[in-house]
This record gives sequence, structure tokens and C-alpha cells, in this order.
Amino acid sequence: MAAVTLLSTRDLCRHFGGLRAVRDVDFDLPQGEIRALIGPNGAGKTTFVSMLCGRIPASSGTITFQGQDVTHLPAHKRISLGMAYTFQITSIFGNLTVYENVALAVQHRLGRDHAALKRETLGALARVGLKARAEQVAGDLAYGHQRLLEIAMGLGQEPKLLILDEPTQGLSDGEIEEFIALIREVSANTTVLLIEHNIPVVMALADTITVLNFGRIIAEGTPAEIRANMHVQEAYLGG
Ligand SMILES: Nc1ncnc2c1ncn2[C@@H]1O[C@H](COP(=O)(O)OP(=O)(O)OP(=O)(O)O)[C@@H](O)[C@H]1O
Repeated sequence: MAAVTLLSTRDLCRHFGGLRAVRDVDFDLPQGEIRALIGPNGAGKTTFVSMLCGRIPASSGTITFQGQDVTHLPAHKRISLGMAYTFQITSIFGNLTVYENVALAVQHRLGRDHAALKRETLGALARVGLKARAEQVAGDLAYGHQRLLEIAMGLGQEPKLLILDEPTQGLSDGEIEEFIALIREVSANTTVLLIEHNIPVVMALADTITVLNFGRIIAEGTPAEIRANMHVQEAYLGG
């Protein structure tokens, strides 16, 4: 049986003045997949996912999530439908503790059930390896740990779709290994869309890779297909 499509876009465009950052993108993401979005700097990757989650409006085109047209929904409504995301610039609350940051995300879903709130907050922290740092002030964490904290905040929402923009940037090699294991585990019940420049991470994780260049999808396929294609595209994928 063909997988259910969780998210799709049709003719999605975003202009910044005269610059066409995303052009006519038709994109389909089946439920359960780990999808990587790759392409050179300025290809439009962040702009594309920013439209998906409602951080910026589309110039034209449509975005459908679970069969519902969400193109004009505000970001918080998309979050309550089951989209979670982290971006290159961290959005943690630096003066709150690690625990409090995740508890805020979990609270949206659980309300005032204190026992469940504590259990699920600590559970999300354990999954990203930050449980021992629960009482630390988030702003004091190393950058890599702040990225992991953001993922815990995303997981705390129990999303259907988790969008990660360059999640391994700033992580050590050991942390990258842990991140790969984490995403494999998360993908058992969450669809993952990942912008990633680290090609070994992409090859290790992705079921399918979408390649953007100058705002358009120029290739899509399995890691093996894209690797084969990469010889041709070496010039701009950087080998
Ligand atoms: N708010 C903005 N105003 C004007 N131009 C923008 C804005 N945001 C992005 N752009 C431009 O849109 C194009 C696509 O940028 P985007 O950040 O989406 O690329 P990217 O593929 O995510 O790049 P990177 O890998 O460097 O993060 C770039 O030319 C960028 O300069």
C-alpha cells in the first residue's frame, strides 16, 4: 500500500523583492519518512521550510498538511496540528532552565497534569541526552547542547512532523553519532524533514533526498541515486 502523504506543496513560491528564493515547488512528503533537503548556500532551503511552518507567508502556491490547506494558517495553528520545528538561530529561553524550556513546550499539549508534565519533560530530555543538565540555565549551555535542547522542545510537542534546520551544526563528532541514533528512534512515530549540510549525516539518515538549487527542486531520490547524481553535480554540491 502506498504511504499516506503527510505534507505537500504545489507551485509554492516566495519572492524577496525581485529575488525568487523559492520557485514553483511541488513537494510530497509521505508519512513516516526521513527526508533530507540539501543544496548550496542560498538555494532556498530555509525559506522553503519557513513557509511550511508559517514563519513567513508564501508569495503564491499551496501547502497541504494531512489533507488540510494550511497555506494561510498562522504558525501556532500549524503547531497544534502537529508540526514542530527548530531553526539555525536557536529560540530557547536563555534565562530559564533546561527543564523549564522543555516543560513549556510539553505544557501546551498536557495542560495542568503535573505528574505527566514532569514525566514527559524528563523523558524528552533523556532522549536527547540532556537529562543530567535539567537544572542548568539554558543560556549557559554550549551551542551544540542548545540545539539538542531545541529538539527536546520539539519532541515535547509529540509532533507528527519534525522539521530541523541544520541540526548538527555546532555538534561534536560524538554528538552527531548520538543525533543520528536519536533521529532513527524518533522516526518510528514522527516524520522528519531535515535541512543538512553534513552529507555523511544525510546519507546515514535519509530515506529520500530532495536537492534544491536556485529555489527549484533539481533532483529527488534515494541516497544511492543522489550519490550517483552527485558526480554530475559535484561543482555546486562541493563533492
Ligand atoms: N528575509 C529575506 N530578505 C531578503 N532576502 C532573503 C531573505 N531570506 C532569504 N533571502 C534570500 O533568499 C535566498 C534563499 O535563502 P535561504 O536562506 O532560504 O537559502 P538556504 O538554502 O537556506 O541557504 P543556507 O544553506 O545558507 O542556509 C538567498 O538568496 C537569501 O539571500
